Amino acid sequence: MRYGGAGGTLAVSGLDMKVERGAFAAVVGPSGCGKSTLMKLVTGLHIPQAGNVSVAGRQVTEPVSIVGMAFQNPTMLPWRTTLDNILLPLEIVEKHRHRLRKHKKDYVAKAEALLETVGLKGFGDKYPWQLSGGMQQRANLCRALIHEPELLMLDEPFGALDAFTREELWCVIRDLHAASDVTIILVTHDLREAVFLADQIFVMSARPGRILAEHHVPFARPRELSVMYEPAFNEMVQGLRSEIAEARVAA
Ligand SMILES: Nc1ncnc2c1ncn2[C@@H]1O[C@H](COP(=O)(O)OP(=O)(O)OP(=O)(O)O)[C@@H](O)[C@H]1O
Repeated sequence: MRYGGAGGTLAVSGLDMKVERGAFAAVVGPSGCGKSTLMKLVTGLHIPQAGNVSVAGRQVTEPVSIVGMAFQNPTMLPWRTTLDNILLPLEIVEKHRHRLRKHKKDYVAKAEALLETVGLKGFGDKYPWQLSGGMQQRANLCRALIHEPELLMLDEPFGALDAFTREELWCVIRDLHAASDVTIILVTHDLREAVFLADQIFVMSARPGRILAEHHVPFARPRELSVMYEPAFNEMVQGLRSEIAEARVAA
């Protein structure tokens, strides 16, 4: 995938990876290695000049509607309540728009149930600016999940939060994944986050990004935050850190 025409920036090249249905994958790598580009390729926001992207067995040729996305910046619309922000994807995606009109009550109930799952019960009628950063990010997750996506793409979703809130949200994501068969791909700079949450971790090279290594995370589920104090957890984090440091030097 190259930005800006033939002489432009080659962002990723030879980026081969496969994530099984229902798995939780994390992608880590040096800054600027093409992690966000990878997210955009998987969701069909960009189409690569060479190579193939398949989601649920179908080649991606346009934005994929069975995907939910959450980015670092929640970008909620300030003039809409939290609940109406969560319902927004249903208004935008053609196939949901009709259903939303017909079954509005059911979708509102679903949004409220999601709010409860992420610890925001009763906050649906608040405006985003009345919520803390962590609460907005929780609501952002609800918005990514409202259309029951088969694939959830998370791009640094907890990067802007304090350490305690981040850990709380890790547990929310862990439980959401455990309670459904959604496939999750998480792009993150936080190696502890990757090891705590994922089943498989892909390490990317510096730009142009490709996959340098794939690791299986051996810790049994359900994982508690205390797993982060186990020596094997820290060894894995250290190992990833070294791989990324080497990838940066090689650049
Ligand atoms: N729209 C664009 N036009 C031109 N170059 C771009 C564009 N988007 C990204 N790039 C370049 O492609 C490369 C990969 O960018 P990308 O945002 O995918 O990396 P990243 O790994 O997500 O970065 P970071 O770790 O800093 O978040 C970077 O060198 C970036 O400058």
